[in-house]
Formats: sequence, structure tokens, C-alpha cells
Amino acid sequence: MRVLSIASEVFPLIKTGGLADVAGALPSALAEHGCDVVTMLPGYPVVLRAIEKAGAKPEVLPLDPVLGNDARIFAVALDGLKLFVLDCPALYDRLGGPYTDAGGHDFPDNWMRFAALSKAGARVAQGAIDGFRPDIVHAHDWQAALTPVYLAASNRPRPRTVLTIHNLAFQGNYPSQVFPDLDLPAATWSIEGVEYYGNVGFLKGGLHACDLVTTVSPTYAKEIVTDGGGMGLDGLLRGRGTRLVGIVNGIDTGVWNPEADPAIAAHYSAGNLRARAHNKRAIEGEFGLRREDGPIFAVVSRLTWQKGLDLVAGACNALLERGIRLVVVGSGEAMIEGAFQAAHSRQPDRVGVRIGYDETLSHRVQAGADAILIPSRFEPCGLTQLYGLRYGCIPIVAQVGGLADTVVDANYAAVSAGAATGVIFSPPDEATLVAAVDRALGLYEQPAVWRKMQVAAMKSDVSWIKSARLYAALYRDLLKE
Ligand SMILES: Nc1ncnc2c1ncn2[C@@H]1O[C@H](COP(=O)(O)OP(=O)(O)O[C@H]2O[C@H](CO)[C@@H](O)[C@H](O)[C@H]2O)[C@@H](O)[C@H]1O
Repeated sequence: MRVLSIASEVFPLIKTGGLADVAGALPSALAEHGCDVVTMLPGYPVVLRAIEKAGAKPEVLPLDPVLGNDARIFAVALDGLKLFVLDCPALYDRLGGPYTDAGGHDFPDNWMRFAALSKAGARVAQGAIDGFRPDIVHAHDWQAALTPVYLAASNRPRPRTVLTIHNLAFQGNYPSQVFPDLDLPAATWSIEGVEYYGNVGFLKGGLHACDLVTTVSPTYAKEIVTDGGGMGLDGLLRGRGTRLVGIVNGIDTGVWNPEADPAIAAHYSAGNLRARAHNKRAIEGEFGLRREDGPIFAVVSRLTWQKGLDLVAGACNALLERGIRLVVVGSGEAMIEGAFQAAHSRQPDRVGVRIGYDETLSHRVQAGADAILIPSRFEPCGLTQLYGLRYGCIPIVAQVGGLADTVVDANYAAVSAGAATGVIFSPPDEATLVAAVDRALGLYEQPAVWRKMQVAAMKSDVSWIKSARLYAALYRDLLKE
């Protein structure tokens, strides 16, 4: 079965968050189930440089102009991925990140940049490239969500379409004035099309047009059909009925492997947890923390309201009073960054802060910290708790979305059975967070119990194996229709 996956970021080429990890890891897991996946992404400068650096020789495939922009496709195999890189300099050859300029401001023409990705994806799906005809198109998030809209609007044969919601908070809504430039039939300006309260809704249109909607955990699939969790799209999503399915994310257990991770000071396994202590010493050194016996708790995240990190910032003094040292790696809202920096200034040897994005440091933190704090207000799946489990860094998580689906709370029964892998709390507020931390500290103070939790965490199945099987089965069901 041939699958065309379309995403705006793909690890290890370009990553701002979890979408890249999923788009980068799922294809090889799907290969085990007979799916031959080609991944299409924009040709940002960093992607083109990676191709050049690897000495890869892409095949250059012509493409008619996309929404008025000259474009072509570089077909190349890199980092174990088969790629179609959409080279369109007018839209992607820019300084900054995939979505923002060097100053962190959204590009004003992001609607055009990602409509073009979707349009080119639809063309490729319908045979624009000789010899390539996918059976399934799998689009990710709002940036690729117009692909199923273009396909549904065409009267030529088309593959079946899947659209995955990684985060409903990002919907790609733009003023109606952009509609004429999207090259969509007039009929798509409707409630069944892209029209969304007088605006153009990229995700909204895609959710209507695709054959199947998936999201990244079963609990999030239930949350988004409620008034409280649907972010305005709950009615539409309820209407999709059984065409909305939640499949929990896995992680790339080759990239995230404490037995072989090149980023960490000492390799270890569930059977040799003692070696993990070297990694704790290493992050004490790296963050300039006082060396002592007590626990180190960590945050590796976008520092945003969604992630509930204002709660950790607010509870910081309470955590420090309990003898915890804290390391924070992340960037985001200025208030939250500032609060962590202020805590560091007050107690530099108890609070280590790195504002920014640092992939290898995130590995060292997962390998060295005792626990990772994830008090998200909502979390479609979450990957940092999965990395925490894999590295024996106990996740302390809010009971939402995929966090609830992947962590086993250390209640009395689970601890006795040796099944506990973390601490879950609800609702996400400062008081419950501190109570959860107290519960974690109570467990930490019993080294045999803590070790048992670490072992259970490290043995949790966080791989893509089960979930890739589910995706492949859904693709097959679609092809049977
Ligand atoms: N400063 C930093 N330095 C280094 N690494 C950093 C970092 N800040 C974040 N990261 C990394 O970025 C990724 C974040 O992934 P998440 O899944 O936790 O959230 P995100 O909200 O981006 O993804 C959305 O999509 C994913 C994928 O489906 C869902 O799991 C999630 O719930 C949803 O919100 C992780 O790999 C994390 O380690």
C-alpha cells in the first residue's frame, strides 16, 4: 500500500514540536505493516541544507506553478525517510522558523504557504509525479488540512484521505479575503466546505472533507467532541461519529534509547539503573546545581498556558521548600520564561533554566532528572511523558488527553502490583500540582518503591508497534470501502 504523508515539520529535518516527531517516526513503523510511505514537506532552507550536507542527490521533478508560485519537487531518501520536498523559494526560502520570522512573528502569508503545501500534495496524490500514485493520503494538522478539501473538490479519481489532529488549538483560520487565492471551487465557500464563521478555516474544511479523522489519543478523541474540549469544532467532530478515531502516539525507540543514546553521559537500562546516577551528576554540572542527594524535577516544554507551566512557575517556591531542585528547558510566553529566570536568579544553585530549544539537552535531562512535570491543561497525546517513561524519569502529569492514557498512576493498588509508572493529578491547578509532587516525594523517599516504578516505566510499551498496526488497519478499511 502506498501512502503519501504531508506535514509541515518532520524530525530530524525540521522540528518545533511533537508533530515533527510523529511525522518522522511513523513511516518506518508503518513499513512493518506493508505501507510504503513518502513524506511531503516544504523545502525550508534548513531542509535543503540537510539534503546538501548529507551529499544526497535528489531527483528533481517538475511541477506546474502552485497557486501562482514556481515550484518543483526534490525526491530524496534521507534519515530513513522517503521524501518529496516541495521547493518553492517564493514561499519557503526565508530566515526564521517554519512558521515565524527571525523575530518570532508569524509570516503574514502562512495561509498561502500552507495552502500551497496542501495544493501540491493534492496534485501529487492525483498523479502529478510519473509513477507515483498513493492509495492513501495522510495529512497532518491545519497546515496540510486543505489537501483533502482540494481532493474532494476535484472530479478526478483520488486516493482515500486521513487527517490527523495533533492539536485542535491550532486551526489555521484566516479572513475570507484569502479565499479567491486558494483556487478552490466557489461551492467550497459553504458550511460543508472551508467557510467558518465568515472566515476560511483550514482545519475545519479538512475535517469535513477527509474520509477519516484521527487524533493522537483515545481520551483526546473523547474530549474534543465535548463543549469544553472542542474549541468550536465539537459539533462538526460529533457529526463525524465513528469517522473520528483516537490512536495514541508512540516514540522512536531508536532515537530515544538510554542504552545507546549518544547525547547522554552514561548508558543504562532497567536492569542497570545504578549507572543512571552519572547522568544526574552530569546535569547538576551542566546547570550549575548544588550537588546533593535530593531529587531533581524537570520541565522540557513549550512554556505556555496549554502546558500549564504557569502552574509550575507559581508553585516554584513550594517545590524548593520541599528540597527539590528544578531544571527547566523551554521557551514560550514571556511571563513564564521570566518567572523561571527570576527563580533561577534567587536560587541559582537550586534552579537551572535554559530558555531556548535544545534537542540533545532534552535527552540529557530525561536521562538525569528524577521526575518530569507535565501539568497540561489539555494534551492531545504528549510525547515528553513517553520519553520520561523510556528514560525512567517519572512523569507527574495532569489527568488529560494522552497523559491519562499513557501513565499508570501510583495509587496503592498499582504500586502494590508493580504497575505504577507515574503520578496523575486533577484538576490542573497549583494546589493539586503541589499535592502530586508531595505524593511523588513520598514514593521517592522509599528507594525500592521508586526503583520499581522506574523499572515499570522503562518497560512500558511506548513504541510505535501497536499504534502503527492500528493506522495500517484503518488505511486498509478505507481501501475496502
Ligand atoms: N525547549 C525544548 N528543547 C528541546 N526539546 C523540546 C523543547 N520544548 C519541547 N521540546 C520537545 O518538543 C516535543 C513536544 O512534543 P509534545 O507532544 O509534548 O507537544 P506539542 O504540543 O509540541 O505537540 C502536539 O502534537 C503532539 C504530536 O501528536 C502531541 O503529542 C501533543 O499532545 C500536541 O500538543 C517533544 O519532543 C519535546 O521533547
